Amino acid sequence: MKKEPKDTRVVIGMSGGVDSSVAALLLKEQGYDVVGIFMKNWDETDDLGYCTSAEDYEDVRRVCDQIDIPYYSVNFEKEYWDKVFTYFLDEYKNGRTPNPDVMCNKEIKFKAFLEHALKLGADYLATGHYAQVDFNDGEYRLLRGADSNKDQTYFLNQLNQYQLSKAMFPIGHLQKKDLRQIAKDRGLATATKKDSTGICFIGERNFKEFLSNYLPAQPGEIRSLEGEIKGKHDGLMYYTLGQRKGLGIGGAGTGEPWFVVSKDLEKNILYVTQGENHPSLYSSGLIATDIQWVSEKQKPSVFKCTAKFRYRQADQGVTVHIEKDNTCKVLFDKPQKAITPGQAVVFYDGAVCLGGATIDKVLNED
Ligand SMILES: Nc1ncnc2c1ncn2[C@@H]1O[C@H](COP(=O)(O)OP(=O)(O)OP(=O)(O)O)[C@@H](O)[C@H]1O
Repeated sequence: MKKEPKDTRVVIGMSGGVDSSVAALLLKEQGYDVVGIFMKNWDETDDLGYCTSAEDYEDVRRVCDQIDIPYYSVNFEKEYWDKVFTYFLDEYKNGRTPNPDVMCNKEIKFKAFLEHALKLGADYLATGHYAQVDFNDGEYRLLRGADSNKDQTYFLNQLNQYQLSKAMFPIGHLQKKDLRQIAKDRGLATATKKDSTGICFIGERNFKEFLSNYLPAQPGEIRSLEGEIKGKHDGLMYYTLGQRKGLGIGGAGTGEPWFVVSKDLEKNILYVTQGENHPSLYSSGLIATDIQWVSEKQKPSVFKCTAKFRYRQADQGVTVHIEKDNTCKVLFDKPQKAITPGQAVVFYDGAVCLGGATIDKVLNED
């Protein structure tokens, strides 16, 4: 039997941002037994004063006092280091571009943090993500947030049935501007706080400088696809496929800008090509590993759906071929630009997020 809200304990992950503040407020107004918890995932003493964790916790405290819910902080630095940061560095070491937010949701927020919440007697774990969950035909579904510009299902693509059965997304039905208005109307301390940007543990600081503290940089040559030396790179890990800025190569040739097209890890060469629509920047498909489907029902071995290869990209038509070993081949309806190994490919059927996988290889087949 379904419990009344007042008998239902919901732990809400409070980041000190406006989204989780309003999520907590809405849960409280719906009559739930709400507990706010702030996670500390990064050791600030390592840092040069960039991390805003202390200020964020102060905002959590102020909002929880305003809406009258208990709150406290928990430390997951070790788990975060082991599961997210180690993966992050390993991927860069391998010349790939990781997605720590996807890993954080899978291993920290909806694993370590969820377990912690359940130990505290929680029935559900809520977050301020722009996503929705429903129960349909015997299974939980992950649905896009109503605000298409803010939808965060891309980052939640690895959640399974169990995790979704415990998840609540109280702001998933809202538009961001309406959420801000609610926060202002209620005078929440975080109502006008700026949205956080970038990777959380890097924040506003210089990415190159940050990474160089952890991985030795190995400078090398930049070459055109024809093999001509075009310049020097500072270390392959600093460059992402499709990148234009920061190459330090002038126009020359056709006068058009240069773009990163591939990396040769063994020879430590960064390959570039000229012109933003150069065919070598495009691919016809990809191979992805570590597939996690939201539904546990058997999928056909070949099917059509849409996919995103990066956050906020418009949906693209694809055909998925499920292969052995949790791998799939994804063929694009139209060639796609700058597909990046290490990033997530996330699959959709209309508003429903079907799941996702990690891009492993880029294909160029006719
Ligand atoms: N340090 C944290 N402690 C607890 N929960 C967190 C923390 N960071 C993020 N979360 C949870 O994950 C959700 C999504 O995190 P994200 O970093 O994408 O924040 P956001 O979309 O900017 O939201 P917010 O405005 O709440 O910061 C947050 O709304 C919050 O519920």
